[in-house]
Amino acid sequence: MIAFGPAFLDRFALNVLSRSMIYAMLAVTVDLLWGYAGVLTFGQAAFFGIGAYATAMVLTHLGSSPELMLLAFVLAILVPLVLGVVVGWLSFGYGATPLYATVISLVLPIVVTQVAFSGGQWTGSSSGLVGYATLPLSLAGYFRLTGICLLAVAAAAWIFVRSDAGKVLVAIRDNEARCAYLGLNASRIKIALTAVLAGVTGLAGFLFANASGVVAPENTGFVFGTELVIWTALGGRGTILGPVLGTIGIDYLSASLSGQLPFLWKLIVGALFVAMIILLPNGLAGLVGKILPRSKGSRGEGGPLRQAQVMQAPQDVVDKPPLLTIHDLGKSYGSLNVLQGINLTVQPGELVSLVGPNGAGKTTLMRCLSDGTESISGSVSVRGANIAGLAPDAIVALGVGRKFQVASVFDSLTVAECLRMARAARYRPSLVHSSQELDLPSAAVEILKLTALDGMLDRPVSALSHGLKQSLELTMVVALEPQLILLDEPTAGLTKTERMTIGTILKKLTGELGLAAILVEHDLDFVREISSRIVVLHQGQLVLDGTVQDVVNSELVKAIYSGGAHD
Ligand SMILES: Nc1ncnc2c1ncn2[C@@H]1O[C@H](COP(=O)(O)OP(=O)(O)OP(=O)(O)O)[C@@H](O)[C@H]1O
Repeated sequence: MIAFGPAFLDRFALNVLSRSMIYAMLAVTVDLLWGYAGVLTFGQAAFFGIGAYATAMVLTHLGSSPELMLLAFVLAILVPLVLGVVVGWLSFGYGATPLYATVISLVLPIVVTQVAFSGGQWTGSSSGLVGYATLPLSLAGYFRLTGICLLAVAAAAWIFVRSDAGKVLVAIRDNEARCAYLGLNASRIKIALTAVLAGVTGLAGFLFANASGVVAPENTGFVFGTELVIWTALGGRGTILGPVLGTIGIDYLSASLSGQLPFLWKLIVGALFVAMIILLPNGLAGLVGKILPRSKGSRGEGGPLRQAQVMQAPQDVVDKPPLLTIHDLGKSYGSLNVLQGINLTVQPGELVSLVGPNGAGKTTLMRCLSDGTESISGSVSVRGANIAGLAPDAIVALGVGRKFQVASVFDSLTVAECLRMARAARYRPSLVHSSQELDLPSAAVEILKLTALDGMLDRPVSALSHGLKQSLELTMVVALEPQLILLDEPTAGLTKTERMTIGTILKKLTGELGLAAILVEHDLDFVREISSRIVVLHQGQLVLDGTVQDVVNSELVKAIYSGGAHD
């Protein structure tokens, strides 16, 4: 089509399709951010406009020699890319909430449009810039150039989303908290993605400024940013083909109808939008997917399971600081003191159960041990390093793995892909290749075998039972090769057999492999069976720290559990 289109398409079609293909490049970037990484953005129009204005301003005010054309090309990519870093940092940097990104992406096109309006002769104000010399190409030449660029962008995006790094985006979309507790810095990844895609958008701006010969404030605006989101949604987000089909189809249809039916076209396009949303909720790509048979191996395959490393028991314990030291820890929410004066040390090989009635502060304590940004009094040290101020991913790097109460996995991925995610912080995922092998430490492989998950590596996680999801999350935590594992009610909702399996795994990890574990658990029979030590928390205070026998025979514990012990 790109090669032979100019032979049978008229001038109108060549013109409109060249523009549509440039817009389709933008829609692909919207889709990578929204469909894959879960970041809804209206801001791509702003980066596009900046790329187009940078080109038009160089060609208008400086000239159009080959060197200046090259300068325009470089600036069209570089300026949006640098702004992308700033926007990414504001959207996803420290302390940003999920709302920040969308609000900033709404404000950005409005600000850029106002700058274009108020730029006087530099930006051409409301008339924009026109009449500058462009690349010496015919209409057919521009059609081919934009087609090749769209193909290149779509192919690069397609390779990227199938690669290991592309799966990281899906993991972030599914469960950003789990990513952090697998040692991945989701903020940094999203900032990098925003910046690179801003650069790609700037490239589209360069093409547009040359192909159209005019750049105006509407090209940077919020309305255009919204149209890109709609085209992406109608095409089918979370696919690469969808946004390309949606954008080219709808933009071309709109251009044709606006000429032939000047008063009715908007109504017709609006009705089509509604019909497609009702009839094709997965967009045009969903329709294509239904018609074409799904190719085998389109999902990541489990591949051969390999035992990459053998987890070694930590040695030379004697001269080293304890694995975990909690000193006079306190935590309050407003006037509510949830934890007070907690002192605890944990050595390698210990399986410490943390018990106490509902609301005693057990989950809060686990959070304080795994997230150094929680405001606390006192201190928490892992292997002698104070964790104050460290985000969860940095604490994972110190050797702490955390399993949540409700299984925290990635529902859009397969079992194997989830496990690869647990290795992603250790081995940088490829931007191009999709691994077919699974390198796991021997302890993780053993859990897979014990739970029969080793036979389900290609299965989508969404199809797993509750118990298997719990086991998968535990395997992911063990795959981090931690020295200390924090487990919040790992047996909640499991059958007796599943509980026994988890108990066997925990005993092996601590007793044979020398890891330490802190386990929050309500099932006291389970606790009694597997613990090397039990710690009792009551009303935010540590009231007992002893052996299983000490706790079983304690009158205080009986009183606490019968509701009789109060301050
Ligand atoms: N973000 C928060 N803001 C205010 N109060 C909170 C917050 N998180 C926990 N709390 C309070 O802190 C206390 C301890 O809660 P926490 O969840 O740590 O208890 P728990 O021992 O884990 O209970 P359970 O066994 O029911 O899970 C409760 O009174 C709870 O309401």
